[in-house]
Amino acid sequence: MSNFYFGECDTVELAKKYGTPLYVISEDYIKERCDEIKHDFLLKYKKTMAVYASKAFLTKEMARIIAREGLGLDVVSGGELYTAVKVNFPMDKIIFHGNNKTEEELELAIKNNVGRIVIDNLREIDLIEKTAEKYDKRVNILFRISPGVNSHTHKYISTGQVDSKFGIPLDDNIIHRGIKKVINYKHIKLLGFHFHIGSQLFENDTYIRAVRVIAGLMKEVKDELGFITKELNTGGGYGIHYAGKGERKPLKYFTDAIMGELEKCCTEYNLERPLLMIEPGRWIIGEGGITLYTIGTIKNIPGVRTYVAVDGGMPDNPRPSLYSAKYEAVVANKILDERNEIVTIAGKCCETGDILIWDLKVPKIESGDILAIISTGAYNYSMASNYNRIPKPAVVMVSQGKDKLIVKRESYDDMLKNEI
Ligand SMILES: Cc1ncc(COP(=O)(O)O)c(C=O)c1O
Ligand SMILES: N[C@@H](CCCC[NH3+])C(=O)O
Repeated sequence: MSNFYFGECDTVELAKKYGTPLYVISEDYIKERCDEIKHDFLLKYKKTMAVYASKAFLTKEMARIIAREGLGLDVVSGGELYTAVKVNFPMDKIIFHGNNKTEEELELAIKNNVGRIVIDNLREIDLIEKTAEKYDKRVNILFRISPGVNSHTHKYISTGQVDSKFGIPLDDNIIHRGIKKVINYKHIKLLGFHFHIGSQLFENDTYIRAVRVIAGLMKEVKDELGFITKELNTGGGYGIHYAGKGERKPLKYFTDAIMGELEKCCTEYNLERPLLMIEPGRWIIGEGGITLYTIGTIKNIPGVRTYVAVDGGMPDNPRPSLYSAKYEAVVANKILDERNEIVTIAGKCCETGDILIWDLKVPKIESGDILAIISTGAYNYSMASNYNRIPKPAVVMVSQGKDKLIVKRESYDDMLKNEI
């Protein structure tokens, strides 16, 4: 009998030691991705910056790793920012996003000297100026532009199209008005533009089109307003492998194409190439995480289907029910057994749609077996809920055969702690 190893750790032993469901994250995997970013982007090209989109997976330990690796952090809420503050993350490397930042969040960002705030709509400009004046600071900002390009992904995670809640529309009147406004403000410094076209993307063509659109804007605002773009942030979105087709591509497949197009456009339009920023999330962490479950009830409906229920489900991984996301899994304690049965992995929620995997090939399965779902590093822990009052699982970090608990399992009392 052989078990499934992850981060050189026996996952069946991890399940015994920490209980299930359990998120397991490989520190070595995260470091490999960060090394690739350093080698193929930051060191390869001058005037570049890379930040990790912390919405994919954020804990204090994750923020410490990203800081040690020298990357910046994209935060999108007061809570993500607060996590970074608590571990003394270098504030100049923080990019603060959000399509509806509250005054309280902006105040937290400005007081803590975040490196850049990405303005999603013109309403934020006055709020930032007012708060920055109060604290006597000058705040660097970028305008998030929705470049009007459609990406090939699920419609819920596509963001660059015209009809989107994110970003300032590509409309001369609105953008010019915004630039003229900030140019006269004492406490704001506009550095350039940002776009993010969507998530789980496998082709670089949409990035290339978006770069060309924004380069056109850079030329226009230089010619008409004298505004020189110093920075361009092209967002994240690089896809990873879950199940079936769709392999994670090397970073340079995206970044070489983005840089190539940017340099080409800058030469064509006689512009100095701005600093180029990227902000991947899923690509850094997604394949670096798995979730371990214990198999409980097995319900066979003869001639129809076999439902195999695990001790978690949509509260720890909402992606299958939200986006019809597909996952691969293995029975961790039977990794070498032949897979000649087909079952459906169900969660334990009171919800028909709580299915984690339809039609998974497995070996002969029994209650008590350990199931490992693969590629759950991104948007699982960070999107987890307490639906049905199910406590959130613990998170364990593994590296070279060693494991350490980085988030304790929630208790029932933890869920009640704010209740009167
Ligand atoms: C502004 C912004 N940057 C970066 C990301 C990271 O996306 P991903 O995890 O797909 O790389 C997102 C999420 O889609 C985003 O909204
Ligand atoms: N939460 C999404 C990605 C959204 C990215 C943030 N704009 C997912 O699980 O795929």
